[in-house]
Amino acid sequence: MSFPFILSRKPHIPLIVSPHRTSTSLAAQRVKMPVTKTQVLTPYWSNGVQKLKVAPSPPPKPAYGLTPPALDDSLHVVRCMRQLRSKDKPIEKYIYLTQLKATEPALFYKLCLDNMSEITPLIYTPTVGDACLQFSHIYRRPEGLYISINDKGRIGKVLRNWPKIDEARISVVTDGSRILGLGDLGVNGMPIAIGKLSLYVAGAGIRPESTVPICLDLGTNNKEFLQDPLYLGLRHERVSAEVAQEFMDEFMYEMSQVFPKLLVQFEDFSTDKAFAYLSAFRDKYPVFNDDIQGTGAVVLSGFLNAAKLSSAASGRPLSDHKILFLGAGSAGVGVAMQLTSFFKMQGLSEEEARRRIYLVDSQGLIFNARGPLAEHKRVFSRDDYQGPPMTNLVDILNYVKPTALLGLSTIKGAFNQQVIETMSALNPRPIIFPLSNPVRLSECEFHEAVEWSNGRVIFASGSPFPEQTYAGRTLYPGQGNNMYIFPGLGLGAIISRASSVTDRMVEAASLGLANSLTKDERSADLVYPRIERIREISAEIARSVVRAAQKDGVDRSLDLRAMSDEALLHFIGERMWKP
Ligand SMILES: NC(=O)C1=CN([C@@H]2O[C@H](COP(=O)(O)OP(=O)(O)OC[C@H]3O[C@@H](n4cnc5c(N)ncnc54)[C@H](OP(=O)(O)O)[C@@H]3O)[C@@H](O)[C@H]2O)C=CC1
Ligand SMILES: CC(=O)C(=O)O
Ligand SMILES: [Mg+2]
Repeated sequence: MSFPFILSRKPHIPLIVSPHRTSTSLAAQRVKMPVTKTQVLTPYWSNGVQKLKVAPSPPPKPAYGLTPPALDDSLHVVRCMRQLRSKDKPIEKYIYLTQLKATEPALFYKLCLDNMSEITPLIYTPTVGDACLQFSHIYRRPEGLYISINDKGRIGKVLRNWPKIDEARISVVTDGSRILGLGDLGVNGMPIAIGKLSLYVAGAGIRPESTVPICLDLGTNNKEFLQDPLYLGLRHERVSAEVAQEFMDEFMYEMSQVFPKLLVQFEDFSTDKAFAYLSAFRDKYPVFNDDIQGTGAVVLSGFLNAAKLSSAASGRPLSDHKILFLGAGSAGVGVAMQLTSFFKMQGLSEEEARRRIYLVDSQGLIFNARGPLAEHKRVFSRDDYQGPPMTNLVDILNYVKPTALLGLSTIKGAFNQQVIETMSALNPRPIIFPLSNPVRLSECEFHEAVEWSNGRVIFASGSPFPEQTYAGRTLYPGQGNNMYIFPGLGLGAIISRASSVTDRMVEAASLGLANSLTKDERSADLVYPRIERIREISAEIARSVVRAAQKDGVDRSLDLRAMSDEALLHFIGERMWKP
């Protein structure tokens, strides 16, 4: 196990072997491990046996005279923040941070942890959207693995070129076919995998060297990119669904052979592939789809808190909520599936739960009599509406009378003044979550929702918005983004060495997040905790996920079963890498 599972009395103190010793230390003799030069040995447990592992050496300090005399580490963090803030454009800041991560990863992550709310939008949404669009132009140096359709038949060989195979624990894999709401970006999707993995490190303390960003190049249908001489991917259209599926079969099999301890996060595959690959692989390998399951979990969590606020104002029972989705793709349907568990928690059957949910796609309200539907939409198709196609959102709102309106449509401005005023007329505290990314595709902005609802909205968006003052009160937008879920879900799956990621683990992550609000956060009407607490939250989520893995019998770190909840939380906190 690469996480240094230390069970000694002083678990945080590793054994340091003298820099001058070239013989074998006492500790090392026990496991017949020759030790040379400066090495840190960390005890860990594997299959009930205590072993020692050599921790990766920290990068050597430059020799005396190669740095200025008054260079002080703590002040250098301040210096870097000043350099960052001196840049005007977010994309310039992104490039600066990318460079810093490549040369001084510990400093980069220290900056992230100390300035979470300022840096997250730069390394993740919205700026990562621009980084993807411009990737072939701003590319500087390798970071991550590229596997292309030309590698079919020898994917294992390419994977073995990864320099840190033994360390690998988590991979974010995309084929670039639906990057945020920006469409098919081909190999330019790589920054999304890199950005998500930076959040694994910053948010959950996964070691940087345990992360493996992967971009699969199966062609692109992006005409602009295909004509761009600087485009970094294969210059042909996407291969057929059948060829892509065969490629994925080989890819996932080889991943399991080369990286036996790896958890895979599927990211930003277009909707048809997202559902197909999740169902093809989830029972065979430890894998989850962030857009379907991670988004489902984060929205369930925010909705649990939002529904309580809304019901407190309306007096409506929780089971009486009705949710309307604009957008029925991987994210919309993923969230709808997860939200059925909200209603089941209130005592409704599966069928009754589904009936509280309405979906709208580009053709309007989804109902049976409309005609043939894609498979993923069928489960929420209405059989109680027989009229003509209903395409106007305000008409649909007046027909459904929802308590909550969720946007996963990529349609900027779809929640216009009339839509928000209609929601506000139907509900004393309307729940409005424009969840599309990046900011420029958000269904509405926070200041609009506040203004048009007269400050009554309960709001969460996919990308961040600034707080607003209304009638002398400060109102805070929630960020309903899977970034709150995947770091803790991944950490829990890795620590428990889960052989698969079960529905119970995903739901446990969601409930762990919903329950992590502090008293202060609740009294400010927040539906998600403040991002500055991400590590604490990820630890709690991870603990819930480990317990769920144990209940489902998919855990392989069997020694964690006997730990009390308190000890498990402490254990998880101790495992987190700290810059
Ligand atoms: N906040 C978060 O954590 C997350 C946010 N997202 C965001 O969700 C968005 C959608 O992602 P995903 O589901 O994978 O994408 P898809 O492209 O699969 O889904 C988009 C959906 O919106 C529908 N749509 C498009 N135009 C309209 C319109 N004019 N009116 C009504 N519906 C319309 C589409 O209809 P049709 O089916 O008819 O084509 C489709 O159902 C993206 O912006 C993504 O960034 C995704 C994951 C996480
Ligand atoms: C957040 C995310 O995963 C998306 O927008 O696709
Ligand atoms: Mg995504």
